[in-house]
Amino acid sequence: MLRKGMQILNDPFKNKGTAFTIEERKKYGLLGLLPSCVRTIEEQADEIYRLYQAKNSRIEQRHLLMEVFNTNRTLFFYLMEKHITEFMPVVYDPVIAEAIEQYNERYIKPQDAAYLSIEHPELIKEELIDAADGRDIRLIVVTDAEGILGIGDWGVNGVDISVGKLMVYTAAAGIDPSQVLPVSIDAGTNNEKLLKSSNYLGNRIKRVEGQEYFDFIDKFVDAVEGLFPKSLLHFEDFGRGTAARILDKYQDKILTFNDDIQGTGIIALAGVLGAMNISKEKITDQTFLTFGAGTAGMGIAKMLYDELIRQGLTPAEAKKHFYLVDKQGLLFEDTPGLTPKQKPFTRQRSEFTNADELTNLLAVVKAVHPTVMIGTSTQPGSFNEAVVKEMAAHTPRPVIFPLSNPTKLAEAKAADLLKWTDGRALIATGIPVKDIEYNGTVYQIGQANNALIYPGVGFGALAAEAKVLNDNMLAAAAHALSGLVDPEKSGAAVLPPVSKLTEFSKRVAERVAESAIDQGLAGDGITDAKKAVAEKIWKPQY
Ligand SMILES: NC(=O)c1ccc[n+]([C@@H]2O[C@H](COP(=O)([O-])OP(=O)(O)OC[C@H]3O[C@@H](n4cnc5c(N)ncnc54)[C@H](O)[C@@H]3O)[C@@H](O)[C@H]2O)c1
Ligand SMILES: O=C(O)C[C@H](O)C(=O)O
Ligand SMILES: [Mn+2]
Repeated sequence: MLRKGMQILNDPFKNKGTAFTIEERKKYGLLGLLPSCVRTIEEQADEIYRLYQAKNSRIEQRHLLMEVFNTNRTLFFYLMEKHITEFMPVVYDPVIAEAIEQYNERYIKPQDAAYLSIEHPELIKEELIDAADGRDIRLIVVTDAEGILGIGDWGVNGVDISVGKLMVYTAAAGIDPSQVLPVSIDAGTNNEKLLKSSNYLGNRIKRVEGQEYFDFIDKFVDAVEGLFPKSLLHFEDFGRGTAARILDKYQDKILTFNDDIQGTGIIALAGVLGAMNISKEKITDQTFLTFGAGTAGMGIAKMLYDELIRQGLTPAEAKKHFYLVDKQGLLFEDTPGLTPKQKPFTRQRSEFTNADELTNLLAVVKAVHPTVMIGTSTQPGSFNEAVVKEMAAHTPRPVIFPLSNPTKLAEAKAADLLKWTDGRALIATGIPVKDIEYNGTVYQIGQANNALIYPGVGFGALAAEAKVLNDNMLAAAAHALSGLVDPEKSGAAVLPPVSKLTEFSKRVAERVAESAIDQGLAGDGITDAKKAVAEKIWKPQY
């Protein structure tokens, strides 16, 4: 057993470090355990920020911030609130991708996550109980790491994405960090590098698939529902063959959310609505091309499709606005290897005189003249000059969203898109991009990353104690971001900036909670969305 004082210093949810007052030091058995100087949180934050600035790489900066996170959550989130725009890319995407790739080589602490092994379904409940350690868990982010961002299968290393997504939940929306639980499902890995690595920390087996895998997921969901019945279960970075199937099974039964399908869908729709505000065009007049019709691509197509229906189109009319391009080229009814989500959005060969030639992006762009082109393909540079110029030749304000993460996988760079379109492109990227000056105008580039929306969505659902998270609530979230950017300003972004993340996450949360209340899906006695949200916001103060 740790001494009483050490116990509190080692508990990141309670620790204040040098900020413990003399009174507290007496009370908690901390006398003599700390240097005599008592600091304010402000002073502690200034010291850490100085150290942060002295680091000479972003990954080193991340390690420093993770050390603070591991020892003192309040201080970490105090810092994060102060430096949100600067810290987001360091604690989250893109630097998180590097951290995941190096996790086994740099492992020091388990970061209060729950590690579940596919080889021990009988232990799931105990493992969750041990990891939660008596805390009142309200939010779980679970990953099996089959499809981490666009960098593939990272086995147990992927736990960092669960931790990172939860950090953003607290920083953006104010979820109490002691009420969250990151979960890693270790179902093996097909990453040969990890399987061969002497310091890999997960199960050194090929990924378990099929019935055994889905049975494990069912057991996990049951355990979560039994242990933490008031929680939201957020799925992150599952594979193309499992993510949608799990969501379909549970979305009407429990409070659950798939970020890559739904979060990405909402932020892409919000970005397209933002672009329409600037171009003064109608969303119902657009032709959408989704390049990379996987988990995220199909989530986006579905959200855009639902919006066209809400705006008055019939299902048959709405479907005509979509073209999906994947590895096979344009997806037709008879294309081999279609996923269940792709099938309803496929085209017929008879619509084209050259259907057999539509096997690459440029040929498809030439044939269909998209006005909105969204990339979730993991193919860097695929929105090249020829493709973009061809698209821009047929529409005054081409809407182009290269969304693949991290930076090295983006379909295009924002600066190139502006150059190739003479500044006409309306752009959003997956990773953050600094302002770009082109021909005398300063362009702000919106970040269409689900991080800009899922914190508000999840927090709103939790604040309302919603029973499920349904399409109406997701649509409310997408529309909540409109009106935050001045569309008349030249170079305006299609989405609000990360510097306003806290503000607009609150707004998103209120709209989502309101939608739950209006639909009769909120908890007993919850009738005022604003009040419900305000009451639950956690602040980083001692
Ligand atoms: N910005 C965001 O918020 C956000 C959210 C989710 C995913 N993403 C990014 O989107 C990318 C895809 O993620 P996912 O979860 O959908 O993965 P996924 O594996 O489910 O989908 C990727 C799709 O791209 C297709 N693809 C691969 N090579 C291709 C090629 N040469 N041409 C056309 N299509 C090709 C695959 O067949 C697959 O259908 C990742 O880079 C991820 O980081 C971004
Ligand atoms: O994690 C991100 O940056 C966004 C998204 O969930 C992704 O998988 O790329
Ligand atoms: Mn993801």
